[in-house]
Amino acid sequence: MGRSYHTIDSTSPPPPESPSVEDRRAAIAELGEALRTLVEQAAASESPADELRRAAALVREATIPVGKQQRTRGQIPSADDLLGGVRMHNPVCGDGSAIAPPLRVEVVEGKAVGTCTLGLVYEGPPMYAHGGISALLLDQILGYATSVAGHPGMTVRLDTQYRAPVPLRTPLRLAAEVVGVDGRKVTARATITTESEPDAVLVEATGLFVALRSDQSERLFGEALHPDASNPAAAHD
Ligand SMILES: CCCCCCCCCCCCCC(=O)SCCNC(=O)CCNC(=O)[C@H](O)C(C)(C)COP(=O)(O)OP(=O)(O)OC[C@H]1O[C@@H](n2cnc3c(N)ncnc32)[C@H](O)[C@@H]1OP(=O)(O)O
Repeated sequence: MGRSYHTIDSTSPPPPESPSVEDRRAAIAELGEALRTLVEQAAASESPADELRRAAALVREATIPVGKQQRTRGQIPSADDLLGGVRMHNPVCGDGSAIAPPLRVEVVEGKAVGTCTLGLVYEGPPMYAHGGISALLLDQILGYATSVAGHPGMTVRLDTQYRAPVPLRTPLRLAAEVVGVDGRKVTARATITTESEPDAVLVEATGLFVALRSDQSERLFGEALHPDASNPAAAHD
């Protein structure tokens, strides 16, 4: 299997990892691929009820080995590398995510450029993507563009214009770039088109991102960033 983890810049090779981390990532990606096939085929399934019940029993059985060791909300996945940009379960790009298309992102001349194909599982209006899914993809690629421009932050505002419906099972292209920096506030713009008609914008968005002050970062993420610190909340899911 090729390496296609969610990296900050797919043109630069990721740092070497221990064989066990690499093996777990490969296994997580394999499970993610199987789950994505399952949810897409379930969304498209016209199988009779007895077949669907048989599938439900098999899925319940499959949950047992996956559930044996679970992390809590305050624990970063052991297979992730936050600084290296590896987020195996990111719901947009993560190879391990059942709900990620997944979106593949690379940096081209300072712009974040993403590609994906949305299956029937993302259907809103018949044959087209749910509007919230378009916003999800746009938020991710906007965040990516701000990060690669050296201004990572959190989304505080996302303005989305839906110009035409986004077709399912059709290769899509997303592009995003930073258009303004004002202290801790960063503005970026992004579009979704089909790959075959890159000039016909289907959805566009402007995102406002705010770089966190250290106290904000500590308040929001301290529990996950300092796992050894004494913090009773860390025991909670
Ligand atoms: C390293 C590897 C990376 C790999 C790639 C990663 C890609 C990842 C991509 C992931 C992508 C997914 C990304 C996600 O999903 S991020 C998840 C979704 N976003 C959130 O959950 C954020 C929720 N918001 C907050 O927690 C607070 O607002 C924060 C803490 C961010 C700021 O705190 P606070 O709100 O108290 O603000 P401030 O006092 O610091 O002030 C800051 C400035 O900002 C201005 N302001 C604030 N809000 C707004 C607003 N709505 N419209 C206009 N302006 C606004 C404000 O007036 C001030 O301006 P000024 O008075 O200074 O002029």
